[in-house]
Order: sequence, then C-alpha cells, then structure tokens
Amino acid sequence: MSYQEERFIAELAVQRATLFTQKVFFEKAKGTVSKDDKSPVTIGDFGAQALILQAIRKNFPGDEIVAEEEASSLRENKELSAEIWEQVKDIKLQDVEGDSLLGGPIPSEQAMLDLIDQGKSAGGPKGRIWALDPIDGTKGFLRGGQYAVCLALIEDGDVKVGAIGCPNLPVDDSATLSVGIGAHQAESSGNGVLFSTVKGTGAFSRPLTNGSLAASKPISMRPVPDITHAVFCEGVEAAHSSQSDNAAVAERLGITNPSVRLDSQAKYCSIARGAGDIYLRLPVKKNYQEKIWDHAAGDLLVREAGGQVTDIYGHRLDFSKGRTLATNTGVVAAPKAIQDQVIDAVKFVLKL
Ligand SMILES: Nc1ncnc2c1ncn2[C@@H]1O[C@H](COP(=O)(O)O)[C@@H](OP(=O)(O)O)[C@H]1O
Ligand SMILES: [Mg+2]
Ligand SMILES: [Mg+2]
Ligand SMILES: [Mg+2]
Repeated sequence: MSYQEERFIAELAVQRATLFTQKVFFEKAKGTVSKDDKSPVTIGDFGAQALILQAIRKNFPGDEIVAEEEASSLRENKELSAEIWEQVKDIKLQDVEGDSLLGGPIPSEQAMLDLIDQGKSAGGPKGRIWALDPIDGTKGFLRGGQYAVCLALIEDGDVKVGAIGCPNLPVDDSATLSVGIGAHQAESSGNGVLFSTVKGTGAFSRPLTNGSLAASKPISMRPVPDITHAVFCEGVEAAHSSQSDNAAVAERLGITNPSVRLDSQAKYCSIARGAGDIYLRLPVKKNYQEKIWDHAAGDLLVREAGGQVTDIYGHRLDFSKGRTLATNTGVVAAPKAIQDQVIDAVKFVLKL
C-alpha cells in the first residue's frame, strides 16, 4: 500500500486545522479550561480536533480514531461551546476543491460536538487507527511559543503516515530558533511549516499555506561526526521531562552547546530537519505513561529522516498497546549513528 491518499488528506486536514489554531493564537481570550488531570485545553484544541476528525470520517469512515480531547465538558459549558462554534464555522482553505475534500464547513454546533467525540477508540494492535493531537504543546500555545498539530496513521501497531503542522517554526531549516516567540514574531511571513512522511519514503517539509499544499522538499537529520558538538532539543515544561537529568546526559557526552527549548513535537521536527540533533524526554513521574498522540507522527518523521527513536532502555516505541505507550518509559531520539552512545549515557545517568 502506498498511503498516498492518506498522506494527502492528513496534510490538507492538518493545514486547515492549523489555520484555525493560528486564528485563536492571536486572540487574547483562548477559552482555556482545566481538564481532570489539571492540564489545559483551549478553543484551539477543541476546534482543531473537530476539523480533523471531520476530514478523517469523510475520507476513511471505517478507520478508528484515538484523539486527545472529548466534548463532555463542552456539552455542559454551553457558552464555551458556542464560542468555539463561532470560530470554527467559517474556517476554510482558500482552495475550494481541497476544502470540499475535507468535508467543507462543519454543518452545525451539534455536529461539531459529535465530531469531537469521534476520537475515543481504545487503540491496540490491530487495524487502521489514526492518532490525533489537535494541539500538542497547549502550554506553549498559551505562552505564545511553539505548538504543533499532529496526526498519524497507525496500522497493526506500526506508524505508516505522519503529518505535523508547526505554525511558529521558521520555514528556513537552519534559522536559529527563538523559544519565547511572541505574537509579533509568529505573525512574520517566514514562519509556518508542514512536515509529513510515509513509511519507507523519507521525510518532507513545506511551508504552511491557507490554500492548496505548497511544494515539498526532503529533509534529513544532520550528520554528527563529533558528538561533543551536538545540540539538544528539549521541552520547556520541567514537569514533562527532567531538565536536570538531561543536563547530566549532556555533560556525560561532553556536550556544551546550550539546549534549544521548545514545546510539542516541534522537537521531533527540528531534529528531523537538522536544526538540532538529539531529543531526550526523561521521565519526571515514575508512573507516567506517554500518550500515543504525543509521539506517533514525530517518531516516524525522525526515523524517516535518518534517526532512531527509542525509550530510555533503547526499546522502540510500541504503538500497539492502546492509547498510551504502556510498555515504554521516556523517549530518546537521535541520528542512527550516535543513538547507542546516547542511550549508554542515559542509562549511566539514570542508573538503569
Ligand atoms: N508528567 C508528564 N510527563 C510527560 N509528558 C506529559 C506529562 N504531563 C503532560 N504531558 C504531555 O506533554 C505534552 C507536551 O509535551 P512538551 O512538554 O514536549 O511540549 C502534553 O501534550 P498536550 O500539550 O497536547 O496536552 C501532554 O500530553
Ligand atoms: Mg493536552
Ligand atoms: Mg500533546
Ligand atoms: Mg494536545
């Protein structure tokens, strides 16, 4: 199977949802509510999920979907639901054919809520399962930093297709990243990248547009002949990944370059295009299980760009265990040639 149709729909759906998130990004009030686990969700997360699930349901009605958000809190919060609908109802690509391929405008507020609730699959080892993170890095989104719209197709536990929209990453692969990117910078025309990949075909990027897809170009990780010159990409939120253990691993490897800190799967995207080399996500809480939607697309993108992605023990991420990576702990992503060296340093620091 070539997955060309899946890839095209995924790219276009992510592009349209990203347009929506950008609109919310520049609003002062983002309709933030706190979920049961105390993490934030916004108008941007809910709306992007509705738009992408509409596109999947229209084009691949038999597939299952594992998505991060659900609509129960919105059904009780009529005001927020109405606000989201107000923002979602007019979203369309300036490409009539493409927009109708995705299902055109969502017909009603009720239809929007029902779409948001279409992502409750339990996941697992069999069949075609889409994994969606409508906004990854919601805290970055709220801070005015990096965030990403992430979609992957998993078939029989194996990631086959990935598409990631990063509205605040520079189009230029080698541009230096500013982490505390403000609304002013984010609005500049040089930002907004759509990454995509199909297993066995390499990794690609293109500028995000508000219409049809721009031309894509292949990307790859950069060679690291001397590991002491490598650059880490790591998270901003200290509660999601241990920054002190990360620093200890860097020291063990002799790396003195400062880390590039950014929220979301923009970290996978950055190392996949050679704007950084190593991404470590070292556990903070002992029993935290990583979510499949936080990693599926990025895992394939990095591997297709010449990297390896494992957990802290060196085991490949296993997307067949349900909604979480239940058998993995943490993430270590690096160019293939140096991955073993990085794992050795991680094991040393974490005393594994
Ligand atoms: N204790 C924890 N350890 C690791 N990841 C966590 C976590 N608590 C929340 N997360 C996840 O971290 C993601 C953001 O990652 P990062 O810090 O790399 O930007 C969040 O995605 P969302 O923003 O989609 O909720 C959330 O799923
Ligand atoms: Mg979240
Ligand atoms: Mg996420
Ligand atoms: Mg999210």
